[in-house]
Amino acid sequence: MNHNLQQLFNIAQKPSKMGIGLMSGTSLDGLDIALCQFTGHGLNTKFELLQFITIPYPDEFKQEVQQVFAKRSADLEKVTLLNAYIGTYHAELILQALERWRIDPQNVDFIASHGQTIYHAPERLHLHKNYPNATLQIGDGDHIAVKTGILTVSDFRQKHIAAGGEGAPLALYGDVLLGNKTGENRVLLNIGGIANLTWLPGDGDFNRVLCTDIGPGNTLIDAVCRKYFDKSYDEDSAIAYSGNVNEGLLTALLAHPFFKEKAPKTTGPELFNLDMVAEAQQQSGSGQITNEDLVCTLSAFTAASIAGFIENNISGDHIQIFTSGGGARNPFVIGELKKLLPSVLIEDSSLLGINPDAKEAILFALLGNEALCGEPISIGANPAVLMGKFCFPI
Ligand SMILES: Nc1ncnc2c1ncn2[C@@H]1O[C@H](COP(=O)(O)OP(=O)(O)OP(=O)(O)O)[C@@H](O)[C@H]1O
Ligand SMILES: CC(=O)N[C@H]1[C@@H]2OC[C@@H](O2)[C@@H](O)[C@@H]1O[C@H](C)C(=O)O
Repeated sequence: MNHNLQQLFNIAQKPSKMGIGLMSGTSLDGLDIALCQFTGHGLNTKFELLQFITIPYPDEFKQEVQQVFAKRSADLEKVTLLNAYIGTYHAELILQALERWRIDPQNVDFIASHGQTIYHAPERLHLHKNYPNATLQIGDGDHIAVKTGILTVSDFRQKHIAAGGEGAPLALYGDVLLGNKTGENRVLLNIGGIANLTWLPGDGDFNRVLCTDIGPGNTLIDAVCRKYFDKSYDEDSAIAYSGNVNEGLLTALLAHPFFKEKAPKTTGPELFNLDMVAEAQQQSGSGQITNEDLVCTLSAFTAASIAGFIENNISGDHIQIFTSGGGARNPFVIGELKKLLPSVLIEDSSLLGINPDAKEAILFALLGNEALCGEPISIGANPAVLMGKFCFPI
């Protein structure tokens, strides 16, 4: 038998596996690396987060990726080079993390790599007749496998699209496996560059589970901070607290047609970007507001769009929201959310035993474990598929 297939067979049969999950999200802040131990699969999955680190990206790297990220036109040579470069770079960061944790790479059974999304184009966005939903993540998995010597599962989103989905949010699968509890009405809310949530009704009926993107998380706040404040984000909401909400602009932003589209739906900075903000400023005659008021209004926008979605789509007694992602550490956004949803308990996901910063990297580790030894899980009308492509070190 091909040596690689034998190795795959052996790893898939191990009762307990050590796997690394990687997430490099739309905020482009750094690489999240989660080292996890798994036993079982599907609804019987048991996992332990052994180690977690976010390795920040240097500014030069961010600038390189920004040249192609979420852009309708980009230099194809740059995309090609970045695909190989990011794979190798992520491998280097993994090896650094393992050295720091004193873990021999030979003891790691698999890496599950999300890659870097550079363009997300569901049909609702691209509007090209005869073209399907599409998404592109780069940072090639073979480069990771060869450089680390570890079996790598990569490119998870394509199978989801091939089976009828939009390629996101894949959080659905992890949230159902790790966050579902009969008797509790739970919302798992991730506020990254884009905000998404999974609604897990306490009656345990998987047909009612809903997982969808909601709209912007931090992406617009970050973009304004980069443009006007030479900062990559609004740390502890210092800028938002120094400004005021412009109600006219807020209303114009919330009137965007994306919010009226039926969930589940996905989006990205391809739609929610500074052009969209400029259009809303023009419509509302708020083009002259201060940059502080702009950050404050965009922060209120994130909170209001999340609260609006929850009010219109989720009902039940004693709903609890468990937050994760960098936006869970934005006090202005969380404060507004609490004001807008006074009857809902809002805590972060550590209350469920899930490190809020590590949640998405854990998700990919979990999807890697499923790719190795799981079975497709049927959750309502969502694609019931095992995702990811296997990349071998030799
Ligand atoms: N202390 C803080 N105060 C305010 N905002 C914060 C703080 N810490 C992190 N953030 C925000 O969180 C962002 C990073 O979030 P995260 O890493 O969850 O995004 P991501 O995974 O790249 O996005 P996505 O989930 O959409 O792919 C930062 O860019 C910043 O906007
Ligand atoms: C195409 C893409 O990379 N989408 C990301 C992004 O970041 C948040 C939101 O938009 C979500 O849909 C998704 O990531 C998470 C991990 C997901 O698939 O659940």
